[in-house]
Amino acid sequence: MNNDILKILYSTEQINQACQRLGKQIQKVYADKVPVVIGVLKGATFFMSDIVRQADTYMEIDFIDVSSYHGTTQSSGTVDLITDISTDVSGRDVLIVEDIVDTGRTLKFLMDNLTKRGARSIKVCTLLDKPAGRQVRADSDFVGFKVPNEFVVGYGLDYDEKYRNLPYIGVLKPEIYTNN
Ligand SMILES: O=P(O)(O)OC[C@H]1O[C@H](OP(=O)(O)OP(=O)(O)O)[C@H](O)[C@@H]1O
Ligand code: HPA
Ligand SMILES: [Mg+2]
Repeated sequence: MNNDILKILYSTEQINQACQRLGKQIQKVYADKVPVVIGVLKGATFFMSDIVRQADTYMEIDFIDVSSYHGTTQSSGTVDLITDISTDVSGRDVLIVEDIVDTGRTLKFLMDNLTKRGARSIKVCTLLDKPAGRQVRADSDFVGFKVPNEFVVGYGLDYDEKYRNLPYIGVLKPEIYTNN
């Protein structure tokens, strides 16, 4: 699997440092609240579990599974809700935890969906922000890294469901896409 990687963009150590920094920011912002922290499956799995443990503050956690890439490097343009949260977010402070904001469609879908359900406030924490990919407006409150306009994998992020278990974030060799 490691042989498929062209270059590493963010090492395990850089990711750990970003998680510490973001966790402390979240701790400060939510010091006097009990937010519902929602991890977006599957990509944000590892990031979610790492940052919540860096924030020494009360919170509830939940997960939502949405999907739009379906094994490719291009957004299908439609966000499918696969599995919903079980928490009632009406009147609650919500923090969405994403691995990446690219076209912005997934985040817009989630913001609209949670707003309709009556969340009191919604903030967004994303490990990666890819501004050059943006198709719809979608802003984040906490950002780990701004990434270049490349398709990235690892630390939760997949290509065709693989590479999520890489401990770093990198770019695949072009032949991996073209051979598939
Ligand atoms: O800003 P966007 O262009 O919408 O892209 C960002 C979303 O796309 C990916 O999810 P994907 O649909 O691949 O599901 P996954 O997390 O299960 O891989 C990624 O994990 C984000 O949730
Ligand atoms: O660059 C990316 N990598 C993996 N999944 C993604 N989903 C949106 N953008 C990306
Ligand atoms: Mg994906």
